[in-house]
Amino acid sequence: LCIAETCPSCSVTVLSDQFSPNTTSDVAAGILIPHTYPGTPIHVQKQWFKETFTYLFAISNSAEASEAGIHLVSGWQIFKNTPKEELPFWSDVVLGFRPMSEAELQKFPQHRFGQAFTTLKCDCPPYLLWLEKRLKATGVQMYTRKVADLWELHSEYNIVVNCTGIGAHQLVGDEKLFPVRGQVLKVHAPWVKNFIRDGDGLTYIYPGIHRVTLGGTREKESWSLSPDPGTTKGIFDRCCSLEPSLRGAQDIKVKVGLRPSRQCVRLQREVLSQGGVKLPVVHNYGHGAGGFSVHRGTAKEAARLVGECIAALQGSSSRAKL
Ligand SMILES: Cc1cc2nc3c(=O)[nH]c(=O)nc-3n(C[C@H](O)[C@H](O)[C@H](O)COP(=O)(O)OP(=O)(O)OC[C@H]3O[C@@H](n4cnc5c(N)ncnc54)[C@H](O)[C@@H]3O)c2cc1C
Ligand SMILES: O=C([O-])CC(=O)C(=O)O
Repeated sequence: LCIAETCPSCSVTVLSDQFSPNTTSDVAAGILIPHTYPGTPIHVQKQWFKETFTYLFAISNSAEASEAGIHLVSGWQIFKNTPKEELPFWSDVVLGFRPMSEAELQKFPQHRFGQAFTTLKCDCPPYLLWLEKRLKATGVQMYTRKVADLWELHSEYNIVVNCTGIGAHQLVGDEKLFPVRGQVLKVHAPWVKNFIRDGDGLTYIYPGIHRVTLGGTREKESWSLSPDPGTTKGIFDRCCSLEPSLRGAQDIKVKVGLRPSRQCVRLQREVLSQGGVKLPVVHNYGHGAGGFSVHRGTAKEAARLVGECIAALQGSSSRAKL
């Protein structure tokens, strides 16, 4: 979408073996709280987050908000021990960030410190459908197709953008990319209005427009997409200990996704070449546990790299004519 918006003369085609609701992005809780990528400078991560927050904040403040599944949500991140870094790098991007008061902390007798703030939440399946609708409205073609090798696209397209998430492990053989399995529950509990996240990242409660997401797990190198019943019970019990009213939650659905994890997002140009024929590629994958939080910022950078590829192609075709 970002490419179509920034380069209206490009003809864009989306190829994917799965579309919503069958992607990792459909499983995500969709909360805008960044996860740190150890291999990327903090100022870059902050810019990606800020661009994403600003973009979604405008949607949340428009008539499209409910269809796009984007809304503001207030709540607490709580810690059993005071964290080393009391002010995370994103504290001045979210709204109204402040330490929790002693009175607020009484809600969480096991926790000694907390941060209160308002952030954005995407209800992921509606948001993905809304993005698809906007893609189609800008004339983008969408086809179901599994790509076995990026090179197979060289005769059909001038530039390839690789946004395959965990699929890049097989597609481009990226050994630095690994799955971090996450299981979540999507429940009906419309009385829960505030988010609660344990700072250890294992237990969270995120109210969306229709369902509340309860999490979670982080299982490094596990490729299993099957829900585990013992884990479901564990997640439910942990969430109920933070928000006892969840004992009354109904219609519990279990989802599993594989976070496409890496030391840093691979946001990079590469030129593939065979027998003198070249295919420019822009990679944009490896967003790990924080793909929603930075998606617009990384998409903008990928679109800028596509612009560089176009300029290089135009340069080489005018040199060829000379
Ligand atoms: C349980 C859980 C909770 C999460 N919660 C949050 C959260 O609250 N906030 C947040 O910011 N992030 C969250 N995340 C992280 C977020 O879900 C990911 O970072 C993000 O979804 C990655 O998006 P993606 O588009 O790169 O990958 P995907 O959504 O997996 O999309 C990749 C697409 O590429 C296609 N594809 C792959 N290989 C091929 C191929 N060879 N040929 C054709 N098509 C291919 C796939 O079919 C798919 O459509 C969570 C993740 C999980 C698992
Ligand atoms: O950590 C969170 O709060 C939610 C999330 O991004 C994940 O489970 O990957």
